[in-house]
Amino acid sequence: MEWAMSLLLNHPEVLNKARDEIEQNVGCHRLLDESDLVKLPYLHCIISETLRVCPVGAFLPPHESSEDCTIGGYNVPKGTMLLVNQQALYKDPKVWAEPTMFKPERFEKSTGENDGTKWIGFGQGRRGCPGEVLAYRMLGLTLGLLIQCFDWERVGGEMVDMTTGDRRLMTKAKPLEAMYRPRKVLLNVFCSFVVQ
Ligand code: HEM
Repeated sequence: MEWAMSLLLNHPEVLNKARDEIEQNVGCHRLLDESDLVKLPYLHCIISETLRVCPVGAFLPPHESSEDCTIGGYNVPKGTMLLVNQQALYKDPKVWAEPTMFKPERFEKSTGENDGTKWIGFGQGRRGCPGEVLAYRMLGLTLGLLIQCFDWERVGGEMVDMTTGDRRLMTKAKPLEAMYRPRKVLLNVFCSFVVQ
């Protein structure tokens, strides 16, 4: 969440696009809920792109080969510990165009560059993350509500510092500080409670 919020503060054009999507599909007279998330594909793209630019860990958890195999031309004997460096994959310009840029559009289904093989934020296959759907829901709901209900501003107008603190867990070196001003939708929702 902290990385997503930081990236959005540094890219107001992405934040505005996400807000437009919410306003068109949810409006400003009620709060968005879980059932709205299917109508918010751009918000979904923002989460994927955040996990590409700032993955929760540089490496996926280790796996062990259950039989002799060949990977990328290397012979891998049974019982070898295998580590996937997802961060290296996401920073490779041969794999992603302009890899350091934050561009959620990469994940758009029709035009995006993600072909389903080069983004592994939740792992893949039988040992892939079983919490993926829940994670997208919780992040989508929380981020979506913050976008819908508040105007966001950087403190002092300076760019948010994106330096990584702990390089294994990919925490932020400097915790995020930002300003959030309630939007009209919150007033509309509170008024509807009073009227009821
Ligand atoms: C943004 C949130 C999350 C991310 C980025 C994430 C990422 C991952 C990754 C990369 C793996 C390893 C996959 C592999 O070894 O190939 C994993 C495994 C796992 N995750 Fe998540 N995860 C997230 C949220 C969750 C949630 C919400 C739950 C449960 C409610 C969960 C439960 C698990 C479990 C149980 C495994 C082990 C699966 C196995 O070894 O078979 N994760 N996750």
